[in-house]
Amino acid sequence: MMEEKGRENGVAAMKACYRRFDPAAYLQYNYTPPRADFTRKDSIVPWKLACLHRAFTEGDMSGELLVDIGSGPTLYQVMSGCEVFSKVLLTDFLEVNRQELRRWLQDEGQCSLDWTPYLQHVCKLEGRRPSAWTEKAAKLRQVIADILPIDVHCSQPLAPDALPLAGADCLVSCFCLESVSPDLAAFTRALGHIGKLLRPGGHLMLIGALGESYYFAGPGVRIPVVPLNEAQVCTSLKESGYTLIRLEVYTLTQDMRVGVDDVTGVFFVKAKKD
Ligand SMILES: C[S@@+](CC[C@H](N)C(=O)[O-])C[C@H]1O[C@@H](n2cnc3c(N)ncnc32)[C@H](O)[C@@H]1O
Ligand SMILES: O=S(=O)(c1ccc2c(c1)CN[C@@H](CF)C2)N1CCSCC1
Repeated sequence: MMEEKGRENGVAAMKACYRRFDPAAYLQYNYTPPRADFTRKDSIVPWKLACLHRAFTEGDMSGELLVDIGSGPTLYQVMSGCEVFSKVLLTDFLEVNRQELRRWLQDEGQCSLDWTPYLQHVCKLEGRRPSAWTEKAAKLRQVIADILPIDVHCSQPLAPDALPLAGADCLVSCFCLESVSPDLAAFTRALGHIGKLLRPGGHLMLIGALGESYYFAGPGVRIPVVPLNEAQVCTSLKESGYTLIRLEVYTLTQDMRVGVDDVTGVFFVKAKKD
């Protein structure tokens, strides 16, 4: 009983931190130069987009439904997957993030970030001319079927009727689980919860922070993060019923340590649900 109470308090404290999450600031801190610098080969953006492109296009994917867990206000994570899956669901805990995504989806303007450079870069990875970014944006708007509320700390993170009975064919989740969990045990439980949304044999693409203990999601909005290392990620995946296919790691260069967090590296995982 006491242990359960402790778990609930830890999760509740994390949820309280997210009440002040500022989507525009978050995008500014993480998705503009120097972190998002397409002119530099060693920048983290080309690395991450290349990991996603390769993982989605290496020929082992099947099915129709891709679900992005904890989308936040970002879209880069589904720019390759939208060419492989006919239906994409975006999800987030906060309405402010779901609103940001809806604004882009409805092409109403007033988006907090211009995703064009990301769309152009993914087109380049696909061997298309960068000007095809408008077609990719249209494709993305065509396949995104909904933007849903989610809570990865619930044993059933989505509404009961959100997915087909068989589950999703593929999940992607970036910088979510470690950023919303009070400790490693909660991170591992959340990994298990989202695994129940995935059909057996389905793929999980997981991107996350290594060695990060906090990040800022707005001026003075400091959010604690579970500091992870590669071994812990691999153990949590195994404990949650996944088989690791590939783990890649990017070590942030000094100039990318810009004070908005204390992340030291980023991991990319491709795994399969047992
Ligand atoms: C660090 S942001 C990651 C955003 C985006 N995926 C990216 O790649 O930058 C973490 C996201 O998790 C969401 N979140 C917070 N608590 C959550 C929960 N209990 N379940 C699911 N998502 C949650 C936040 O609203 C936020 O959008
Ligand atoms: O890897 S990033 O530098 C990045 C992107 C997002 C985040 C972090 C790092 C670290 N703190 C996380 C807090 F949850 C959020 N990157 C930013 C540019 S586009 C590719 C991803």
